Amino acid sequence: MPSRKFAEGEVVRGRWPGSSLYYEVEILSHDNKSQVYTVKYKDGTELELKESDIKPLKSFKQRKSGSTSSSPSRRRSSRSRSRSRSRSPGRAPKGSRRSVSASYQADAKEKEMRREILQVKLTPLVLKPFANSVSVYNGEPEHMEKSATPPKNKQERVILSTEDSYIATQYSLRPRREEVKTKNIESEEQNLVTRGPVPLGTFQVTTPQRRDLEFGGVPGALLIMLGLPACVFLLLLQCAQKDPGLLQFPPPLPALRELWEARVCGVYLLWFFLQALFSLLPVGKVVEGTPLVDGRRLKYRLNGLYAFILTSAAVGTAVFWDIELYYLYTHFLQFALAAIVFSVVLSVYLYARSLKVPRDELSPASSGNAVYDFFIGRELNPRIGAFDLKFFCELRPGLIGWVVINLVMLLAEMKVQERSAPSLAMTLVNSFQLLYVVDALWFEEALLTTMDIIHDGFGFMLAFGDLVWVPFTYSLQAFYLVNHPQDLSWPLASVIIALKLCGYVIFRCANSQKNAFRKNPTDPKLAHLKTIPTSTGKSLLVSGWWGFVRHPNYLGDLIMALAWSLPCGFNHILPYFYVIYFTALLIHREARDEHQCRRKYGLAWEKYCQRVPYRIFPYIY
Ligand SMILES: NC(=O)C1=CN([C@@H]2O[C@H](COP(=O)(O)OP(=O)(O)OC[C@H]3O[C@@H](n4cnc5c(N)ncnc54)[C@H](OP(=O)(O)O)[C@@H]3O)[C@@H](O)[C@H]2O)C=CC1
Ligand SMILES: CC(C)CCC[C@@H](C)[C@H]1CC=C2C3=C(CC[C@@]21C)[C@@]1(C)CC[C@H](O)C(C)(C)[C@@H]1CC3
Repeated sequence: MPSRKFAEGEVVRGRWPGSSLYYEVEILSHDNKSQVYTVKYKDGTELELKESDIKPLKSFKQRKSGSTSSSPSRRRSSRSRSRSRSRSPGRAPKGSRRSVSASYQADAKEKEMRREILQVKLTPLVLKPFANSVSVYNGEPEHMEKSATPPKNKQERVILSTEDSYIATQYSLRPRREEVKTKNIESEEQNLVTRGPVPLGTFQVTTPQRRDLEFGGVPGALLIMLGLPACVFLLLLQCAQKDPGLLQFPPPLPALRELWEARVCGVYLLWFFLQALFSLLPVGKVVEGTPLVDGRRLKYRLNGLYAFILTSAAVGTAVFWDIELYYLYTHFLQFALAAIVFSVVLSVYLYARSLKVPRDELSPASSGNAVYDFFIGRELNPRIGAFDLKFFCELRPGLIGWVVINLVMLLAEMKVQERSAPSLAMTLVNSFQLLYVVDALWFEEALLTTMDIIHDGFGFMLAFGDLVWVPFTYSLQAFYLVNHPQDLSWPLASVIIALKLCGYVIFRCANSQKNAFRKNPTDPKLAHLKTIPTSTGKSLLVSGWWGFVRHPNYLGDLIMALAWSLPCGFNHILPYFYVIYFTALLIHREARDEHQCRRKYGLAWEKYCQRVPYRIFPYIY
């Protein structure tokens, strides 16, 4: 077993990536396999360093000045406060006498140090307009609140103008990844990626694999994985009951041989691969995702709306040719089982292939624990050639499948209740959810900046969520209405429509405002908005929708969720399952995002939280 030099909790000095500067750090953990230490700088920045980049405290002479920098970020902010006072460790104490050659050497050394400081200082700039996936230092913001203006502050711009051509290609701070595997990267499918600045330095910085696990850690992940399929069956069985009250026991689950039907599996596979085929069609624009930690940007083809139109044409043709879509309703449980099995098989495949990918390509959410990683996903962007599995699954088979299921429920309602037209309640549920899905496909590009794409890997959570949870539980209201007719009056329907529109306006405006701001912070249309600068170069909106609550888009989404349930009346709680689950999901998601933003933006985030104290519900939460 390889020996380790430093113990957990030990305070040592760690080299700052790309420089020869050492800062006081605490050893958090050591990974035997990769032989790297996870260390924490005094400002909270966590990095992984090789043993050769760590020195015991005693190997450094203690300076008398007391100006020990705790981390480059600290030093950076202190430098911006008092630029005349160098805090570089190599600087001779004030007033010390120097010989000419000593002075020359000291000057040369200082120059070198200053160059390194600039490199470190400028590092975040290399990735900054889109540093979503990069955990840059989280120190104090260097400038004051202002209206939306370009992200670079003056100081940074001045330095860039003199040194940019040199510095911008010298280092990119890659605090979450292993050694740059330049060769690996170059041999990868060149046509699928574009490169950001390619780092020349080969310093070893790795992504700390998470120790503070989300979702209740390993036991939580296990419980969710076992509980979710059971929950889906429970909901569907209950919903099919005449009286789906909470106090009613659901009917027993049919025997496995009744649930497992080869024909259903065939239809499911056909559906999945048809959607995959649609997504590969060379139509729709190709855009770049946010930069990965090595500066590369993956390319994505946006043709979700085309896929939706083609699917609608296929479903229309099926209806025209009297193909029994009702089969989906009568075999709903069987389809759910087929989707569950498929998502499990997919998760196993995803986990197995992730064992072969370089560490560079693992998700920042992965932990090194097999069970947890199977759940959260180990690989960040699993691809087969140009086909991005996560991006595809997130929007296509499940989301479009949800609309098809809703339509089938509408047809089933007419058949079961012998109606010549669908009920008002069913029409509302179908239209509301159709609008939601079309919106998601219309703004497909926005998916590229979500936590699912940037942070979470592709594992059981998203495979199951996308392929089972979304189509089979989000369609619960329509499923419920098939056997539980509601007489919805027009005045009540109007109130519900108004509520839906209100939620949609909040959801869409908030998302569009943030997306437009992230795309172009100098957009004149956003010039009236107030922002807080952050030390990553990105700013945070503090007025407009994002000054109202910290997650206005979640608020809009929840209002819409309520509007989807109300047409089902108040007899049972089951149609409200989505609102209840979704509230819990978004509260948890908000906490996860908050955690990530606090790490990313540090004090600037604190300031934002002070300015905008409510998270989702104004004056409540
Ligand atoms: N129907 C469903 O089942 C689900 C729907 N959703 C919906 O998906 C959409 C996307 O949600 P989600 O991915 O969670 O995240 P958000 O779209 O809310 O994005 C959060 C990110 O926005 C940036 N940000 C936060 N505050 C500000 C600010 N004040 N100014 C500028 N940027 C800010 C930060 O990233 P950075 O600074 O790095 O840009 C933060 O990480 C939402 O509308 C949500 O309702 C989500 C989950 C499930
Ligand atoms: C139950 C599990 C533990 C959690 C599963 C969560 C998933 C169902 C959701 C995670 C994020 C999602 C998003 C959408 C659907 C639900 C999942 C997959 C989304 C595609 C819905 C449409 C929106 O407009 C969106 C912004 C594109 C959504 C992105 C996130």
